[in-house]
Parts: sequence; C-alpha cells; structure tokens
Amino acid sequence: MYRILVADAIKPEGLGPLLQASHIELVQQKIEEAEESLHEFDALLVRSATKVTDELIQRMPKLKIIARAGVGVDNIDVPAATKRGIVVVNAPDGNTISTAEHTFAMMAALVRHIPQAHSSVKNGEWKRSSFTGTELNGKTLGIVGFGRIGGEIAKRAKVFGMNVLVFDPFLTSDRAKKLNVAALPLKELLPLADIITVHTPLTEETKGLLNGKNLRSCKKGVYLLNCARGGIIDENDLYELLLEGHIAGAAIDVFVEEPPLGNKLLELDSVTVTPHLGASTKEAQLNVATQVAQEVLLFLNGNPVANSINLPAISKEQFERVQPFYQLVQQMGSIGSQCMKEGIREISVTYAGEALNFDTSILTKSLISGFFKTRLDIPVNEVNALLVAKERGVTIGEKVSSDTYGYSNCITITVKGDNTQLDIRGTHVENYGSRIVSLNGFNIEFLPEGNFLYIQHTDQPGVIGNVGKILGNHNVNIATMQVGRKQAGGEAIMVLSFDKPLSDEMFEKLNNLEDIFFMYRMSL
Ligand SMILES: NC(=O)C1=CN([C@@H]2O[C@H](COP(=O)(O)OP(=O)(O)OC[C@H]3O[C@@H](n4cnc5c(N)ncnc54)[C@H](O)[C@@H]3O)[C@@H](O)[C@H]2O)C=CC1
Ligand SMILES: O=C(O)C(=O)COP(=O)(O)O
Repeated sequence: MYRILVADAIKPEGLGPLLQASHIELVQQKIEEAEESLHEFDALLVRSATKVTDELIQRMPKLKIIARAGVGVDNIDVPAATKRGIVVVNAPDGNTISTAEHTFAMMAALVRHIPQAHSSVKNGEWKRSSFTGTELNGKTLGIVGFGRIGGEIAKRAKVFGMNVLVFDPFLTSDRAKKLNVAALPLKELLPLADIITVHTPLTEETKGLLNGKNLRSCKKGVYLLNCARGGIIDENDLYELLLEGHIAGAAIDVFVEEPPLGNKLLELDSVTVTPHLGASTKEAQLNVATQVAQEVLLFLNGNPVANSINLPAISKEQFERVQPFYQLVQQMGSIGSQCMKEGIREISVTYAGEALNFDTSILTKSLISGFFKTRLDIPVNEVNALLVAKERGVTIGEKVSSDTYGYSNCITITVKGDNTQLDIRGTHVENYGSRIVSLNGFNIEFLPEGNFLYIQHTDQPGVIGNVGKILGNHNVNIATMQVGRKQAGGEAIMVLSFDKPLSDEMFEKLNNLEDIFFMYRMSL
C-alpha cells in the first residue's frame, strides 16, 4: 500500500487514476495538518504554495516521488531530493495556454487601464479621459524566455498586429524561424520594446535578469509584465523606475513573497496585480492534475516517467526494451559489491553489441545503484547513483567495445578495490533470460537471481564432494550448481545457489575446508 500526501489544492477530478488504485491511499492535507504522519508518505503532490525544503524532505523518509502539478519547480529543493534518490516530476504543458492567455489579459488590462477604470466606475465616477489607453497593434513586444508559454504569447501577439522580438539563450534558429520571431540579445531587445514580458523559470541566472541597470536602457514609458516568477524582474528596482515614470506600468501575477504582504509595489496605481492566477483555470487544473496523477501511478507501478526533472526521459516502449539490461547490470553491480569486501576506487563498465542500442548512461546508473544499494542504508537509485559514487570517491568509467565474446550483446564490469579487482561479464538472451557468463576470469553460466555461494578452489578431485557432504550433513539443499575452470589442475570455481541465504555458521564451516582459496556469499 502506498500513501500519497496531496498538500496543495489539486483538482480531485484529475486525480482519478490514483483515487481508483486499490494499492494507493490518498490523503489531502496541508503539511502543517499532516505533521504527525509525514514519515508515512511515499509520494507528495504539490502546486506552488508548499515549499518542499530539504528539512521537509528529511522528515519524509519514505518519500520516493515529488510531483508538481504545474511547471515551476523553484518551490522544491530538487538537489536535496536528488541526493536522497527521490524522483521529481512536473506537468510541463498542462497550463501553458492558460498562462499565455492570462498574460495576454494582463497586457490588455495594463495598456487600457482596465483595473483602474473599473474601480473608478464602481466608485461612482465617469472619468473617460483619465483612462486613455494605448493600442497593442503596431507595438513591439519583447518576450524574455521563449519556451512553451513565450511561444504561445508570440502567436497571439502576431494576431494583434504586434512585432515580436525574443530573447532566449537556448533558442534554436529553427524554432525562431518556425514561429516567425526575431531573436536578439537582451541588451539589443530592451531599447526596442514597447512592452516586455518575462517567461523564464526562476533560477540563479534569471534572478534579477531585469534590473535597475538594464531596464534604464528601455524606452521611457515601457510596460512590463511578470506572469512567470517573482524576482525575475527585481522588485525594488521596478518600484523605483515606476515611481520615476521611466516604466509606465507593470502587470504582476507573481511575487518574491506570496502573498505579497507589505510589498511596496501594491501601493502604486500603475501596478496591476493578480494573486498568481496564471494557471488557475478549470482546464489547466484538470490537465496538470491528470498529468501528475498518471506520472505518479506509473512510477509507483515501476514504470518510467515522462516528465522527470532529475531523471532522463524514456518512453514506455524504450523502457520495456531496456528493462532486461537494466536489471542485469543492477544484479552485476550487486554481485560486485557483495564479492568485494574492501574499499572501492573504481567501477568501469564496457558495453558491446546490442547493449549499445540503448542510452547506456541509464544502464550505468542502474549498475551503480545496484552496487551501492547493498552497502548503504540510504536509498540509492538511478536518481542519485552518480552523486553517491562521487561523494564516496569512486570513479565511474564507461567504455564501448566491438567484442561481444560470441554473444549478441555483452556487458563487462570491473570493480577495482584497494588490493583486488573483480571482473563480471553478463549477457541477455531474448526468450532465455540474463546470464552471468564470466566471473573473475572464469567462464561459467548462471541466472543472477537468488542466494549464491561463489567458491574459488583448487581443481582437484574431492573438493566439490566435500562441499556437498558438509551441506548435505546440515540439511542444506543445493538448488543449482555450476563449475568452471581455466585449465585442468589449476584454479576452479563453483557457483551454488540455495533456496535460503546460507547461514554464517555454514559459511564458516565451508571456508575452513582445505583447497578453498576464498568464497563469497551473494543474495540477488
Ligand atoms: N503564473 C503562473 O501561474 C505560471 C507561471 N509559470 C512560470 O513560467 C515559466 C515558464 O514556463 P514554460 O514556458 O512552460 O517553460 P519552458 O521551459 O517551456 O520555457 C522557459 C524558457 O526560458 C528560457 N530560459 C532559461 N533561462 C533563461 C535565461 N537566463 N534567459 C532567457 N531565457 C531563459 C528557456 O530556454 C526556455 O525556453 C515557468 O518556469 C514558471 O515559473 C508557468 C506556469 C504558470
Ligand atoms: O505552473 C507553474 O509554474 C505555476 O506557477 C502555477 O502555480 P500554481 O500551481 O497555480 O500554484
């Protein structure tokens, strides 16, 4: 049974897939109300109101996924979630149109003084000449941040007869051409625009992107809009420039602090505000709720998610194809970890043949998580695997090879410790399964599932018999057994599997046998 905490107002109609799942319990409570039970939740669903801090994440030790029913994840400490192996997903396009429409409504309200005129009429006045506005037709709109929302605004602006200039350092010339907009550096765009609207995420780079310094280069009488995130336009500088009249007016949906209690901008008549309403339509709320509900359900059912912030995107079809390899490398990592009882310096992996048809970085993360899972008591998965390795000083190497050792695909891992090294080779055969085909340089073949004992010994008569006798005398049933050697009379290996993990006592007894060099126990 999974427990999901829905901490913000997310439309219940969209949460159907989660409400209907019999293995899921949905609790709708604010964080403050759920204080006592935070430790029980596997998933957390939020909008922008809940601040998902490192401290909150630490109080939710079972948390596996954080879903943002919306776009901006600036209210979530993504690095802290990543460090703990928690997947973060959002709903990237469910509210695009609503936010673009809201921005457009704010733009029209701004240049036609609609909020001010509205209040005036409601107060019994009829001051038509006080509210003479400006046409949008023929004006130049500067869009800063030209992603989904920026793109939709450009389309609408064109229909209104506006010239559109955009600034986005990551914009490709193809997309600019397709949407028929002129892309300019920010400092060239600012002096040309009559109206400027920002649509970037809030990041370290975009905090104060528009500020006292560069806004002075704008035309006197420019209009500004922020329906993205508070702080992209520096609020103090905006206030000063509005007071001076350099900026004619601003429409603001989002603030550094929400609600913006005591914010000086609210005192200015030239400022039109809404309470973070960009995504607040029936349609957008249904879209984003449905999107995150589907993502969370997929994730809790062990499937890949499409919109993760801290995992590479992978489709269900790709995931199904990569899954056997994903599992194989994870098991190989686990074998490496359980066999090497010393500090590890390096783990390298070589992919050959069909294994190269996939994004091998996903496989490498699975391998590293398989390795560390058995060593650490923190959750390790593909979200935080590389970070965990880095923090522990383990170098990760990835190579490709054309040598498949006769298989259609072949994956070899080498784990290097302070004193020893272990090589493991595996392959996946369609309709047959995955096999470990070489261990420590010995050819062997076993299915990496269950409880194993690896014994390296002298290749001479009686060793296998002695092992069998001791196990038999203690009523331990051997489920499977494989042997391998490099040459007659040299060193050889046995890999035995059991229905239950081998006890410490049995391990010691076998380890004391003559002609055994060393043994490893593994549970996969
Ligand atoms: N007011 C509201 O209710 C809503 C606000 N938002 C905000 O709008 C933002 C944009 O949303 P989308 O368009 O869906 O995201 P998006 O990811 O499609 O677009 C963001 C664009 O900003 C660009 N960008 C990033 N750094 C930049 C920089 N330093 N300078 C200029 N451009 C930069 C990116 O290249 C990208 O094209 C979200 O991050 C969110 O914070 C989104 C939805 C609703
Ligand atoms: O999607 C976004 O980034 C938004 O800002 C929407 O925020 P909300 O979900 O309405 O609190």
